[in-house]
Amino acid sequence: MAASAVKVAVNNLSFYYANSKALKSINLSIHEREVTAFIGPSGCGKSTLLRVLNRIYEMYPKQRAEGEVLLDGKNILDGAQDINLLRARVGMVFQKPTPFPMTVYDNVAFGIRLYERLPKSELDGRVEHALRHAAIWDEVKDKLHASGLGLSGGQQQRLCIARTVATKPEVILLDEPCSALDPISTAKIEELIEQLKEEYTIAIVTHNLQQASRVSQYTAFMFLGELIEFGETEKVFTKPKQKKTEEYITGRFG
Ligand SMILES: Nc1ncnc2c1ncn2[C@@H]1O[C@H](COP(=O)(O)OP(=O)(O)OP(=O)(O)O)[C@@H](O)[C@H]1O
Repeated sequence: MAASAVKVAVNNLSFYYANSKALKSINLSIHEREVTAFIGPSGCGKSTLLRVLNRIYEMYPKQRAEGEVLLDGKNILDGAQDINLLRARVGMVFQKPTPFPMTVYDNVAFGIRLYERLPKSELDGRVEHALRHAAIWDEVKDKLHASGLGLSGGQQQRLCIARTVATKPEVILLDEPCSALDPISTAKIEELIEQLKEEYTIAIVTHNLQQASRVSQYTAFMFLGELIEFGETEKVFTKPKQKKTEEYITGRFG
């Protein structure tokens, strides 16, 4: 596999919840327009790592990161980083679908309106484009002005993905996006991830090892706050270098 450019470089990253160290000197690269999966047993730090990549942890007290996270070569942990700009460049979709209590249309338009002032016709076009991108347009085109909360769980999650892509991010963080979904909705999201990777750099946390092997090109295996193994997904799953990785992917613990 020809290696693509590095979009995000994580260097010596440690993370603390008050005095408790949840990430221990992590080093890895997230490649541009590829999918990187984060796997490992519960509590190993997968979500924590993802939450550093758009500094969402800063919304909570007593949480802090040390080290470097370079986005296109610039350290986003630097105090000079504009947080709104960072969150526009690095979008996030959470485990439970979180549509806003507003119409389908406004859910998608909301983010766009925060960053840009567009005439109505252009905004309509952007909303449609985002919904098409999230593979949900056909299901909602006749109910754009109904509440987003009236959609099924799988539709709500794709609406959240539409909301994220609407602001044209460069990186999309997906934190267990399918864990609340049935197998059909899960398959749709996996197909969608495959399409989104043509344009975006994607990092996904998943408990589902088959999902990681299906959707990702790179896999990071974490254990107790450490990165145990990182590499091309095919290699990590078929010829892991570390014994711990092998034990985990063969289901011996976790
Ligand atoms: N808000 C918090 N305050 C204190 N400790 C936390 C907090 N959130 C997570 N932790 C701790 O940090 C460590 C890493 O948690 P994290 O949620 O990143 O793991 P995870 O691998 O994503 O787990 P899961 O797969 O269960 O979601 C765990 O020991 C957890 O208890």
